[in-house]
Amino acid sequence: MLVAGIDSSTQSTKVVLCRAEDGAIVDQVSAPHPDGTECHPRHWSRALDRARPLLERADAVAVAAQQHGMVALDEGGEAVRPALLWNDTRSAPQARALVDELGGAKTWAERTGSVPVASFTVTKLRWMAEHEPDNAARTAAVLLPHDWLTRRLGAAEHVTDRGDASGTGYWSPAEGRYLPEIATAALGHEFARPRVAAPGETVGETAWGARIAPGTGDNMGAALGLGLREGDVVLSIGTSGTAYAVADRPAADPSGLVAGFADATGRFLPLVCTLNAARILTSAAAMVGADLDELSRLALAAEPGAGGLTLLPYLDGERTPDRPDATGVLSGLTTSNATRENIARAAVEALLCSLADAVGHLAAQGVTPRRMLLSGGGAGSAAVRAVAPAILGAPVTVPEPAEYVALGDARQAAEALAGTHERVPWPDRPATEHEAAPGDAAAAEAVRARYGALRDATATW
Ligand SMILES: Nc1ncnc2c1ncn2[C@@H]1O[C@H](COP(=O)(O)OP(=O)(O)O)[C@@H](O)[C@H]1O
Ligand SMILES: O=C(CO)[C@@H](O)[C@H](O)COP(=O)(O)O
Repeated sequence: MLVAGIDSSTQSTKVVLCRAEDGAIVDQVSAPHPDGTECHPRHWSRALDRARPLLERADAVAVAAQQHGMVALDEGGEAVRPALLWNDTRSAPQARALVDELGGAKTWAERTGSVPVASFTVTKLRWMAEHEPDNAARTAAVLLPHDWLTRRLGAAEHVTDRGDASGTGYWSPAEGRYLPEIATAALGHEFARPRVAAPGETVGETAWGARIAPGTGDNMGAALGLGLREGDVVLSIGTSGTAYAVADRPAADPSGLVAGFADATGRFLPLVCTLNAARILTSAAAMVGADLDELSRLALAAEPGAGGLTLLPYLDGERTPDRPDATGVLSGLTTSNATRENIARAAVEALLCSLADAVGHLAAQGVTPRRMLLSGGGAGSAAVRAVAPAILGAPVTVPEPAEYVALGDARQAAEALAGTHERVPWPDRPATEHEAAPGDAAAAEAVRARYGALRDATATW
């Protein structure tokens, strides 16, 4: 029997086909999405259609997708506008207003698990109500990207799961239910929300007769694919940078730095998310006229500390810390350190310092890593893998390159096929261990100190 997992992420759709009994990968395909922070859902459907020949070989399927995207539908089920994505910061003023309206950050954290910033669906609804009242008035239902694709595959109704629902800003992870008064207040009128399926449910059947599992948000999918255990903290370097762990209890961080998401299994997934991660490297590569492999080689040719260069990598605004209007800052530039090697090194160090901050925010909420796992496209960078242990101050485990979000959903599909919500016993994938070279710790401490000083000095910019 074969199962397929789909990852409809920010930049592309990736599909893996696996053996149901052990998760061995049989085939995989991918198709790109258009660039930008809004996207008509038809582009995700088209990317998925390109994987149809592979999908039709599967006996069960499940979709994971980028979290939070607002897919607003009219009475006929058509999108009223392109989906506003998690990395679109236009609703930052609405986020602040909503936080005040509901009684402040602590109340939001207690009720929804998170303090909403512009990424959260609820803030996008309010933005649409204020700026596009006609679209808001026509909105009869609101889905997330994975819900839209699950329905397109053949789900019997609009359905989501607790992991993705927890990123809307109108679902309570602690109580496991929608908060309709928050949803309605954001949009200005009542609208339909997808049913939250239970882990292990079958939610429909595809046109070729495959079972459809509930799917989830992409980070929750990766948690399944990586087979996270107690004490594991994942650092994912995709379009977003994320740091997360599975937990038995819901988080409620009033500082808003940690989002208190649910996972796809009935547990919880405290998570820190940045807006800037893999694209720090692509932007630096463009700056120095290199491809990503050359950028990595240049970064490793430079000394730790990049000759005194520090990059604050908030290139597209930032979510953690909440600085939606921020831009990047390159500091410490002199005639002697302005080399391609140092710029490449500063970019790698900046990405890792931002993730080190994320690990610190998790630790402040009681999530102490016993093991750190590096995943996502950016983990493909040799420089990132080599520099990470020193900047993060601990050894780093890098699972073999694979599409872990899609694998997690393939695993969900295998569970639907087996008719269970227990984890199917797929073996762990091989991983490599990376440690800091002797003597790198002091240099890394200086890098983190310079980064922290620049981050704090620019807090009011
Ligand atoms: N070898 C590499 N070095 C650095 N970055 C890489 C490498 N391979 C892929 N990437 C980057 O990873 C990103 C895609 O990762 P992915 O986790 O699929 O992102 P997303 O889930 O946001 O679509 C792209 O920005 C790509 O440039
Ligand atoms: O907003 C979040 C998490 O809260 C992001 O992690 C999105 O889920 C997008 O993920 P990638 O496409 O970067 O993997």
